[in-house]
Amino acid sequence: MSPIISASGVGKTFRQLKRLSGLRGAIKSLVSRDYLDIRAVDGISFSIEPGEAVGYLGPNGAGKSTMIKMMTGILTPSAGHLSVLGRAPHANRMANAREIGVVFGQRSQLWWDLPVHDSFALNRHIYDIPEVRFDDNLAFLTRMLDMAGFVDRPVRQLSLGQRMRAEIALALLHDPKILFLDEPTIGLDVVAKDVVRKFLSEINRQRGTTIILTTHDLVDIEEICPRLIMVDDGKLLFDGALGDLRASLGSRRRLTLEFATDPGPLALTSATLARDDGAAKHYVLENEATSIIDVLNEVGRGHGLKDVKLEEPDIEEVIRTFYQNKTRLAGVGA
Ligand SMILES: Nc1ncnc2c1ncn2[C@@H]1O[C@H](COP(=O)(O)OP(=O)(O)OP(=O)(O)O)[C@@H](O)[C@H]1O
Repeated sequence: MSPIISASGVGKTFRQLKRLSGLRGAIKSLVSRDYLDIRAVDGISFSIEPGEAVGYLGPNGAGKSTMIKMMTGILTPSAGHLSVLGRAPHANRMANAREIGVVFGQRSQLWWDLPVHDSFALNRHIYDIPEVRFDDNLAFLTRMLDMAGFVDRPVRQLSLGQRMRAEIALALLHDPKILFLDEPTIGLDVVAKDVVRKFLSEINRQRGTTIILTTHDLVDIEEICPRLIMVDDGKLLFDGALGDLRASLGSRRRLTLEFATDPGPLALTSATLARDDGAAKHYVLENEATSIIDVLNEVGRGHGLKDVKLEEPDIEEVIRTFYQNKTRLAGVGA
């Protein structure tokens, strides 16, 4: 199968006029213009297969939105080669738009003063969606996103959670092959986030829609995207599964052993004691290869072991460690 998106050495540099301060500076700027080059995206390469769900993650200003804007054809790359559904998106904006859906968490694509349904009907004409397909899709999306109670209400009266559900429905009415979402869960409460995440997973699984999603919320990645692309300063830092990221950092699983009564100090070679609460002892498994059987063999019988709890590090901890390691390495190299 050929990739649905491929990026090879893609870059985007924004050129900004340097403004000098004061009257002298203003006069100087009139005669000589100094520019500042901002490399928002810097030599990014990846390839995405049809049906994948990929999380695009990075700190503020890392270049996530710029990359999404290039893939949707809004911005033209300044370097490299970018192909979406077999074409250069910026040079084929109309053809590209027919086959992709876009949701920007911070910018509405619905008509503010009109009932939600009118925006849907308008998209039917813009995308020339056959009536039967439109009706089927609308019924499916209304049911899946629980929109029946608000499709007749003006957008300005909706809660953020309702509006986001309508935005996602709007982007999917024409059956796009790829759905791009830029921070789709920003500002939503826990319940609304859950609805959006479950729906996106479902649409990816059921309809095979390829999903590319930028987010600051790591739970979005955990629940929707088996694959993770991490960027910083416009550069690609990691591309792979969350599990591989965990493994590459050393998973540092946490193990709690609960005893009937405090067995006293219990140092082990297979695990590092992190906290001793008497009858409950908390260890860290530094080594990926250590199995819980190794630890239990070392503890042995006779201590009255009651319960064992093993926890994987959560995604926030994994990503934090990743960026901390990167900062440390950058510090060493400086
Ligand atoms: N139109 C523009 N003109 C000049 N600089 C820009 C423009 N758009 C983005 N930038 C700069 O490019 C860099 C990357 O911005 P981008 O919005 O892609 O980052 P981001 O990862 O989406 O950040 P955030 O998480 O804060 O939304 C930033 O330094 C930003 O200031």
